[in-house]
Amino acid sequence: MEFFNREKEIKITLSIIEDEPDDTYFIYGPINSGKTTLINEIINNKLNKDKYVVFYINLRRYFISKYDDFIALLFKEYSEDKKPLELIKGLIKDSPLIFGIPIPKNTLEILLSKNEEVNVFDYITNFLLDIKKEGKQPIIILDELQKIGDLKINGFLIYELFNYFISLTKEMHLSHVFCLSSDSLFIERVYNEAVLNGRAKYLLVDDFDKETAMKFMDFLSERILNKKLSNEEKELIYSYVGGKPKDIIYVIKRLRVENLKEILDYLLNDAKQKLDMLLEVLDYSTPKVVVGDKEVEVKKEDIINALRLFKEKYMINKKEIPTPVYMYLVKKNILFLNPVEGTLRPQSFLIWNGIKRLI
Ligand SMILES: Nc1ncnc2c1ncn2[C@@H]1O[C@H](COP(=O)(O)OP(=O)(O)OP(=O)(O)O)[C@@H](O)[C@H]1O
Repeated sequence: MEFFNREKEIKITLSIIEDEPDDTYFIYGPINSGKTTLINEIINNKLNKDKYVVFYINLRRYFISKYDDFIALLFKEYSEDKKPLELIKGLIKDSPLIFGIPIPKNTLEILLSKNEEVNVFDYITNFLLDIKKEGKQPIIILDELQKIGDLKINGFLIYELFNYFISLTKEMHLSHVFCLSSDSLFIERVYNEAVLNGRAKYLLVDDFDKETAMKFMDFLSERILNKKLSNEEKELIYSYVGGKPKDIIYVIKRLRVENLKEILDYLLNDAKQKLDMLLEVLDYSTPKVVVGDKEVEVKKEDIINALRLFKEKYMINKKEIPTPVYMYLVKKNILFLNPVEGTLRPQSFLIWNGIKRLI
């Protein structure tokens, strides 16, 4: 899919990258808003490849149950008889993007066998210093960082990692660090994390606003359908799916074979069914969520009352819903929590429409 817009987000991200590394950045937003797509566009088409080396580490596809699993994902072993820096020089000729930090075969095993994670991080730091000496700026991007949110090694691994990020950015100004996540409860935890106070910044990649969403529909319909949609059609699409790029793409692609009302009704029905199912299960079980160090039961009636608040409004202050209740709804991907603004809203217009019709 051809990339569309995001001019403001690109400008902000590039200005951060052009400055000396200072803060760790968390890129967050509702599900399927386009965070990964935006970062890929910046890496592939906006960065000066002679100036930067980007290490992209995507935790999405992996099962991570222990420290070693995570460390193994940070690195990529190679068997050539070369120094990591030499290897990198060959790899970044066409693109600044490297998947995983290169490490000679068996070296990782040795670093890990000593069981001191500081060695692993020392290796990375020295390697980044070498890259910097070559006149290039390293950038580390971690996608789906929440996957290690609950991993423990003498306390939570994530805090070890945050301390390392602070040393790379704020202290040594050695590498940019961007962490992407759709898990807004994780972002809330990070946001309240004392060690990151004043050392982390947050960039929201949101669904498109109405004006941009309508332009995106034009952009897609011209390319996919070879025609323009009428204003009424675009208004109708927006009223069902809002500005979520993924849903807009789905609708326009389906228009090749189906009529608009059928597509929108199908999507809305699907959202309603999922919500209905979630509520039905609550007749037979009472979910529990962990708030602080307490496990708290969440009652169906409180969940319904919380959802009712969205019948008239799209966005509310998070204080309007008790913490365990919103935590449950965020976990279930019904609500999106913006910890920076302190607001809650449905994860998508489709879910919002489902709530309005079902509750
Ligand atoms: N600016 C854009 N131009 C074109 N397509 C886009 C754009 N932004 C997002 N998309 C499309 O929307 C879909 C979802 O985007 P993406 O996977 O980047 O979202 P995400 O926010 O990273 O998702 P997740 O919530 O899973 O982390 C993708 O299929 C992508 O092609």
